[in-house]
Amino acid sequence: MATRVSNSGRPPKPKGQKHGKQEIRQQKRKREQEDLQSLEARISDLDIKSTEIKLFSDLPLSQPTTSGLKASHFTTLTDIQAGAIPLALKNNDILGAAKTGSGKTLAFILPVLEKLYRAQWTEFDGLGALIISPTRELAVQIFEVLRKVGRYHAFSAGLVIGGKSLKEEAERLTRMNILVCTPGRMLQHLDQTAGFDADNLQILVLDEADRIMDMGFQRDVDALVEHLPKSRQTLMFSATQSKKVSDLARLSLKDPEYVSVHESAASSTPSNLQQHYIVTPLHEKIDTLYGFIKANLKSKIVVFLSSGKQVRFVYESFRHLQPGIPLLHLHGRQKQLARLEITSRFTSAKHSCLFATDVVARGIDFPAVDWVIQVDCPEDSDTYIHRVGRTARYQSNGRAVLFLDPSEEAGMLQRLEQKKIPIQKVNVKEKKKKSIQNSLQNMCFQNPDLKYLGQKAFISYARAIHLQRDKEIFNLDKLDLDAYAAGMGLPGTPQIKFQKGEDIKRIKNAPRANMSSDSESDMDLDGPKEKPKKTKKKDEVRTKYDKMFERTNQDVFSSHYSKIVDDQDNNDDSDDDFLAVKRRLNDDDLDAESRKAPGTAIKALDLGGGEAYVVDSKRREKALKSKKKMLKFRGNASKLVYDDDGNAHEIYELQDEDDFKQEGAAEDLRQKFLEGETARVKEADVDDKALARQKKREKKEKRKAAERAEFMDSGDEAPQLVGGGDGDDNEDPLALLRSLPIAGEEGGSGDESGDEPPRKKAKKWFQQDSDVESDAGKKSAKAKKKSKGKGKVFEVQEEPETLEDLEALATGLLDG
Ligand SMILES: Nc1ncnc2c1ncn2[C@@H]1O[C@H](COP(=O)(O)OP(=O)(O)OP(=O)(O)O)[C@@H](O)[C@H]1O
Repeated sequence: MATRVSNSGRPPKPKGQKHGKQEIRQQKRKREQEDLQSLEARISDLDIKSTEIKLFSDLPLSQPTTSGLKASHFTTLTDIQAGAIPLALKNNDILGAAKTGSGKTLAFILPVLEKLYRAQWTEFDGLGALIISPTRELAVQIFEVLRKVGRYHAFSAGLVIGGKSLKEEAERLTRMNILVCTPGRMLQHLDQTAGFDADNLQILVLDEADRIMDMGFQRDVDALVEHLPKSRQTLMFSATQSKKVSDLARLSLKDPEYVSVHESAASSTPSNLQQHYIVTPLHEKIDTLYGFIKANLKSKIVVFLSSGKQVRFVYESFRHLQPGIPLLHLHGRQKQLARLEITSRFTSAKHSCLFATDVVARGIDFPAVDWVIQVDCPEDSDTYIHRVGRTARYQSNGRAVLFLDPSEEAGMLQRLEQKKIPIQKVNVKEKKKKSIQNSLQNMCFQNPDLKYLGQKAFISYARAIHLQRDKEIFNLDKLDLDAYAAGMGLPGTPQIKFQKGEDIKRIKNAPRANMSSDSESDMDLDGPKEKPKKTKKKDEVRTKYDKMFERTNQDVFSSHYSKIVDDQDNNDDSDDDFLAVKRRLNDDDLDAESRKAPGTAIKALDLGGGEAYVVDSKRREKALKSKKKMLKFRGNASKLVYDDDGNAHEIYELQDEDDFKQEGAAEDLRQKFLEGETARVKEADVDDKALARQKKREKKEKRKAAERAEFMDSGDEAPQLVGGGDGDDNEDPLALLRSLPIAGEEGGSGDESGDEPPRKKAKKWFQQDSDVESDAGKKSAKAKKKSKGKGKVFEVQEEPETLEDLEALATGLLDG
């Protein structure tokens, strides 16, 4: 029998084989239909009140989800998962509230996967699920859990958090079934991206719902919901959730089920969390923090401060002091990739100290954090709960310390008591107290950029306190700001100007999002925001110091100086800033000021070389700034000659040859000149020697004084300054900065390098009141130390390293 050969050269497939494949496909589809029907039947039979549901295997879940859970080593349900998942599988809207670290993420990810699976969602159906998070970091984290647990599903999933051009993101969006996003960026796409809509959306999730629904995001959420179909399922989760009717109406939740697993519990914080507070005056806070870090070098610590500027100042100054633990810092103003990089570095670090704003207060799941330190008091008890929730997650132990100024103690304790938060007072051991004020002062003196950063940090702190609503806790008048500025190493207290009247009322009543210190929103920074226009003041006079600092602008921190000056200038124009540094005019400023004719717009323009030209019109000012036109003002060129001492002389100063000959024979004149000079040198030599002796004496005295001071200050760690550092006038003030690694980079000051020399065991840094009374405390301290570190959660999954890795995974994300 002859075999038919096709054009491709391959023998044609026998008819029976073709039919066989079709049959297999049909059988597979039939099996899937049967599986689906049995899944639906199991869901409708599911008793949501059953207390028997303890394991994921007790739930009616699809095969791909069950395999994903198994591969991620999840077997037992947490309370919130047991409460919320059955209800969500039955298509209910949910309002879920559970303590930090209790597993809320899985409680909404499983319903999302199951919803789309049961709807047999394909790539052609478009966007089926939208998960909204208030921060980028949290969105990335949710995305990773989705990637892990959903690995055997065939959905596509994407991350929409900005950081890429809208166009680039838009190209991929239309192919996604599940999106994890921040509200601002998502809204931008829904408004602007052609061909992308959410008309088919099946399920909407809001993680950290209370924060998303907070004033700052209300408008974005309202607008976002406008784009979504009404017939959808909605799940809202948070650690501290209110049941605000307005929020529910806004999201059109239909008879939502409230699932709260800590209402009946004794406290709203995890029971495996030990909570302490220390009363430390504002000006000693930095010292106390430094002492704490030095005593806990083998720990993983998150330190919360009130603003990005505070974070930067403490991070930069501690980095110079090299405490001996890798330091990291995170705040909302950093570039997105840097933020993600730092988050992942801290996640994988064994011992590290992360200085952060509230950008990481919510939801972020850093594994095995030993300590959460709140150096600046949180704005309310909810923020306190979220911050301490970065430790003691799931079943691991953790400890938290809150620093309180004496003026904040009573008010804050009352707020914590209302939330049944068990917190115990501890005192710093006298022996362990350290002052780094001298070192900070020294650093600020050596390094003006650090000083300006400190001044900005000081202002942002004062501003944050002033804007706090809870006046029973926060009262600027009760804080010793002069001492605080000195404690930060600043040469004086930056002057703060208060605006009075209507403006202050308006700012006080401003929503919380606008209130965040330094108008630095730590949350979603992607939304379309108008940049404040920088208006150059008409009659601005630039001093030589201004110019000097502009020149140093290439350096990392010099911009802070310009910002201080800018802020001050903007302050005059804008109603928004009601606190500002009033920079005192120095002599040069006054000099320049005095050139201004009173009551006119005339100003002095310094064009270098010490010459000042009066500017009385714009045209003249422009002409003066043009080099070419300046030649007109400079007159004709003249020739200069230089003598042996390097002094310049006009050419006509040189003597005529005939005049010279009249003075006598050249040889006689030379001899006379030599004798005169020899006598002068001898005289000068005696003076020089005396001067050299005096200098030597002075140097010796200076050195001795420094040694004495060091001896007196032996408890303090001297700053390790580059390039000598004994105040040499010729020293480059920026040398210190230039020699250091750029923020967040490896190496250098021992920050990020993992290889630390072995150290002695850190001694307990604080004492509880009971410790003072008996020695038994010492033993209990040892026991506590032993228990620390048990039951930590370690990630075993290989993590994608960059955003690109994540994006690459995103397109075919959930393919099996
Ligand atoms: N069923 C489970 N079994 C084991 N570990 C779990 C389970 N569910 C969650 N976890 C782990 O618990 C940790 C905390 O989970 P998750 O981040 O979801 O908490 P959360 O309630 O969202 O916290 P927060 O309120 O701070 O956002 C994670 O490391 C997660 O992997």
